[in-house]
Amino acid sequence: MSVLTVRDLTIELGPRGARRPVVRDLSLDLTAGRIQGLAGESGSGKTVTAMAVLGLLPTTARVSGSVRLVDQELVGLRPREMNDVRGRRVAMIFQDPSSSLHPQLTVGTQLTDHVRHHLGLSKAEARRRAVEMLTRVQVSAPEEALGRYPHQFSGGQRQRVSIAMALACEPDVLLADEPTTALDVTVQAGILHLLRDLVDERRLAVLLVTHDLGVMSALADDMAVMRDGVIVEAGTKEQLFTAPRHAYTRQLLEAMPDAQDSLVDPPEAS
Ligand SMILES: Nc1ncnc2c1ncn2[C@@H]1O[C@H](COP(=O)(O)OP(=O)(O)OP(=O)(O)O)[C@@H](O)[C@H]1O
Repeated sequence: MSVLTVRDLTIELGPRGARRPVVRDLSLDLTAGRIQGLAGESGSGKTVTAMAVLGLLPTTARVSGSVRLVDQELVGLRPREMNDVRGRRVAMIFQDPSSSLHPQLTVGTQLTDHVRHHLGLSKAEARRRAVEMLTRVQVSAPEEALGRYPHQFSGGQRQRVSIAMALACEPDVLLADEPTTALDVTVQAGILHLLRDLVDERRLAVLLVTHDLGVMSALADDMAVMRDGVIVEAGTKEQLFTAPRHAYTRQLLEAMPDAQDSLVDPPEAS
């Protein structure tokens, strides 16, 4: 069953009077326990699509079409209502974990504030939940990690913290925008394995935005290819990798470096 249903999403951006469409008539279904990849070259509209789902586009953006989270329409929600959805029912991890972590607050403060705000937990319950999440994402010494600041973690460990933060309120949907692009290859492999395990265990419906077909091959179940704001081809990952129908998909696959095969290597806690 589709958890997040996107239909005919069109997004226009730019200053008033000079807006231009950057995403056109996009339709997607995110299903529990499955990872929907969104591939395409830089500027094709992948990030803007994810931002529209989260209601994080600039106020000048014009959005039409429908983004339905189970029974709730997200397009047109008031900022306050969208705040309730974001972080609780729909969470996001970014290429740079610093985007979702405050540099001047300890990880413990951020995690406990987050779950207290969305779930109304007591201080002690929130702390327990924070330790449980850090343990689950394999952050070393989770109790001590609570007292540390984001910059005191390695890149891989920091991404694990931001995954803990994203999943702490048990969202239905996870949007992952280039979640491993900033990390070196061995660290990437560990994060990709962790994400796969979490998706299976929590039945998350995931949108994975990446230009990296090595990451796509390692993680996605389904795949859509975007070009100039339009999905040109969609299907299962196997269909697109083994029998691409569109010339642009073939072109992307031909440009894929073999070195990325190493991403399917066994994980390392990083
Ligand atoms: N705030 C904005 N105002 C105007 N145009 C924007 C804005 N943000 C993005 N765009 C434009 O929207 C288009 C799609 O950008 P988007 O960031 O979604 O691409 P992408 O496929 O995610 O690329 P990348 O992999 O480089 O992030 C681009 O042409 C970009 O210049």
